Amino acid sequence: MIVPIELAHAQNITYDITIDALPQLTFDTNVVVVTNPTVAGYHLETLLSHIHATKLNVVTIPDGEGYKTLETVENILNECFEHKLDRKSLLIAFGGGVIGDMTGFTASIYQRGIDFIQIPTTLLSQVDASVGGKTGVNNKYGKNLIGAFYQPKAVYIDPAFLKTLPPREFAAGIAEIVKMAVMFDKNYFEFLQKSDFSDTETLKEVIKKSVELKAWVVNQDEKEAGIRAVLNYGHTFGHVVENETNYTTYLHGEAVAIGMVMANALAVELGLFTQDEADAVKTLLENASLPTDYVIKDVDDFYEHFFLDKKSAKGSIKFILPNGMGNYKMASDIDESVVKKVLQSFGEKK
Ligand SMILES: NC(=O)c1ccc[n+]([C@@H]2O[C@H](COP(=O)([O-])OP(=O)(O)OC[C@H]3O[C@@H](n4cnc5c(N)ncnc54)[C@H](O)[C@@H]3O)[C@@H](O)[C@H]2O)c1
Ligand SMILES: O=C(O)C(=O)C[C@@H](O)[C@H](O)[C@H](O)COP(=O)(O)O
Ligand SMILES: [Zn+2]
Repeated sequence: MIVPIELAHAQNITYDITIDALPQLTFDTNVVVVTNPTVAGYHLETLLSHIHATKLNVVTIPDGEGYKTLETVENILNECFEHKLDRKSLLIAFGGGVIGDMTGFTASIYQRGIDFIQIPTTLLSQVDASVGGKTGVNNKYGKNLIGAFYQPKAVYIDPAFLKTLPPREFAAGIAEIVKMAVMFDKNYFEFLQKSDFSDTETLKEVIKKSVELKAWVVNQDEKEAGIRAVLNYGHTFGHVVENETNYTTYLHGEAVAIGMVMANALAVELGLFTQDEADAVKTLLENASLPTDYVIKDVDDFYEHFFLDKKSAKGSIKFILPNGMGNYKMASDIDESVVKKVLQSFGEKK
């Protein structure tokens, strides 16, 4: 199955997203595969048996969100020079979202830009990170604060890679799936409530639906001038949770799950979401073994962090909130006292 993505409002970019068994891929150029030891250990042999290239090299970088840094990107760039890549060469991101974001960013700056393709191996990267061209790294100020919009030439999603994924990582992917349902599609949310994700056909259907929703959004707004910001539901709060805990306590998807619960509490406070709807989202997340609790130690500090969010502009924070199940509202005018009251409800209980 191929989901074509046409970024008509961008630079007339079109690429195919294939959701199927990985095909044989032939490249009339030099190729570097970027991966990490975990993914390589399970799947590199399979990948390499599917690729024919003029020259094929593998660059392995350390595993983990903590390595999603400019330093690692520089190491990948150095390897590209060592392997004498030129402007016609190709990078292949083979791994989860961390590998995809860094490989895409490296491709965007190597000799001012070379091609790359995404072969995502986590649920989260198959349903979200591999599509849409957000690339980049974290720094001490926050998540993904350095990067570029840079589209891959193709995305190959093979659900078979997920067989070796640890359950906690699988659950993290479900958080981004729930995100899309709550924002855009009530029926999809109800479908997810009834779904058994361990069923192969259900999983394929969920991957397809999520990718279609993401492509539909990115098609309209590649560079997040409008609707694309809705994909950030749960992230305004979640990124602060990730940053406060040094990217070591929570996986990205877990922090997004916590962030959605916080955003929902704000939406309930503003009368946009009923308590029942907020409870239904929380139950779905908890049934998927995702965390939904977090103790905010310093509400003022947590709030200050919002100003580093890329959606904040001219001193105002943009919150992405549910507005009834399957609908969203972007709000830049929420009173500080209202937000802090909600944050306080996640504060340490006296
Ligand atoms: N660009 C985007 O649009 C976008 C969207 C969502 C998330 N992200 C980013 O993606 C990152 C999170 O991605 P992630 O959840 O894939 O995390 P990840 O890339 O850290 O991968 C999770 C873990 O699973 C391992 N792994 C990967 N594939 C495996 C497999 N098939 N079998 C066994 N283990 C495997 C990895 O080595 C890693 O330890 C975050 O940095 C987040 O900011 C980007
Ligand atoms: O593709 C998007 O747009 C998203 O927001 C997808 C998110 O799941 C992803 O985590 C993204 O990296 C967050 O965007 P950011 O701009 O806040 O870094
Ligand atoms: Zn995300």
